[in-house]
Amino acid sequence: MTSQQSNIFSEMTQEIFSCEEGLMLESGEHLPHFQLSYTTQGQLNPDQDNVVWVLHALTGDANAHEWWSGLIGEDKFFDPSKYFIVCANLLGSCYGSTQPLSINPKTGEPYYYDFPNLTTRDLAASFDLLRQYLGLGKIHTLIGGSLGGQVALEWAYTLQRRLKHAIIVASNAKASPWIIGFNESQRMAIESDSTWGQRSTDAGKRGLEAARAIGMLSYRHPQTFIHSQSDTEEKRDNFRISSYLRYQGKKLANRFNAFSYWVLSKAMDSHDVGRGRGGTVKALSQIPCKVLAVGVDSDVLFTSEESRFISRNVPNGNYREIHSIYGHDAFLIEFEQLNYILTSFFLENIN
Ligand SMILES: CC(=O)SCCNC(=O)CCNC(=O)[C@H](O)C(C)(C)COP(=O)(O)OP(=O)(O)OC[C@H]1O[C@@H](n2cnc3c(N)ncnc32)[C@H](O)[C@@H]1OP(=O)(O)O
Ligand SMILES: N[C@@H](CCO)C(=O)O
Repeated sequence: MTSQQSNIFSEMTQEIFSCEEGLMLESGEHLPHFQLSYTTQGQLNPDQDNVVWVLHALTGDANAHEWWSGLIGEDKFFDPSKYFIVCANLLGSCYGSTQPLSINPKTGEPYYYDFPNLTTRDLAASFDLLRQYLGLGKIHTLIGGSLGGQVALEWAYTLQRRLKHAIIVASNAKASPWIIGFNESQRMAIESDSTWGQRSTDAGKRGLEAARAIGMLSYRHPQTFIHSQSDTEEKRDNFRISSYLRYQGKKLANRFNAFSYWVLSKAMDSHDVGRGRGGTVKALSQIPCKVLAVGVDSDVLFTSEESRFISRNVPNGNYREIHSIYGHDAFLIEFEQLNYILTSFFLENIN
């Protein structure tokens, strides 16, 4: 392949999908109009059977080749010279898609607190409208971690035989009380901010910093911080972990907003692939594609048992495990293990 050809293949486009018809939400509310920002990389092949759709996590965006750089890109496992790679920013997120700071067409003002509650099923439905807009009749692989894995599983249920593989990383089929509890405590932190309730872009920003600090503890493991944030024995105050969490809080609050955080954490809580479908086990049994559930042995948020549960209850289930001190965020770090797991899964499932 010439360098010119490889440039064509690796060209990444940033696009906006504008959905005038809007979306009927699980709550019964109708979102009148919405947009999704998305990226594509690579080319759709003549058989249209090389689509890989990547779904991001809570604070992610549509640039999967950045935050999953170890898996996506030239000479990586999902190489745009082989695949047509799509990644869209979740509805409610602040990286180009319709979100609480977007203008409410009914009022001409930002939605703020009036933005509707979304479920993972709504998020999957919004992506399916983009799939249809792109004219993609089938998808080779869905891959997503954490919240992205929850939405991928919902979408695998509705895609049915349009989908060949679903790779669900550090995620679950139904939100546990433990996860909901962590999200509720983070929303309490946002609510404790005296600016929360104001109709302004930065409302709840300090509270979001505290929420992120709580979140970071759930995304890691005690060993993570023993390894990276231990102090000398003389220290009696101002510990490294304290400044790390405060730093991470400010880092997120400067790139995200409390409204999107609130909406997406509520979507995580809502997740149950079995709701209205006879329960979680029944719904999983009705997902026909090949499913690879990847757990992390040190994940205290989305436990490895929740990934095993998925693999045990879908008809074509496989389980693999990442061994890491990084806990839940290992899905964003342990690229060597992820590449090995993906390689062995696809070798065993060539057809
Ligand atoms: C828009 C998006 O794409 S986001 C998509 C979803 N991705 C994310 O949430 C972020 C993905 N990345 C991460 O979560 C992390 O960077 C990981 C998991 C990949 C790597 O974790 P770590 O190796 O611990 O790095 P982590 O980013 O947590 O911390 C390092 C940062 O903390 C700082 N830091 C480390 N220790 C301390 C401390 N004691 N006090 C203050 N700051 C500290 C470092 O200087 C570094 O700062 P920088 O980010 O400005 O370079
Ligand atoms: N740390 C990642 C994963 C959270 O589930 C994020 O902030 O999106």
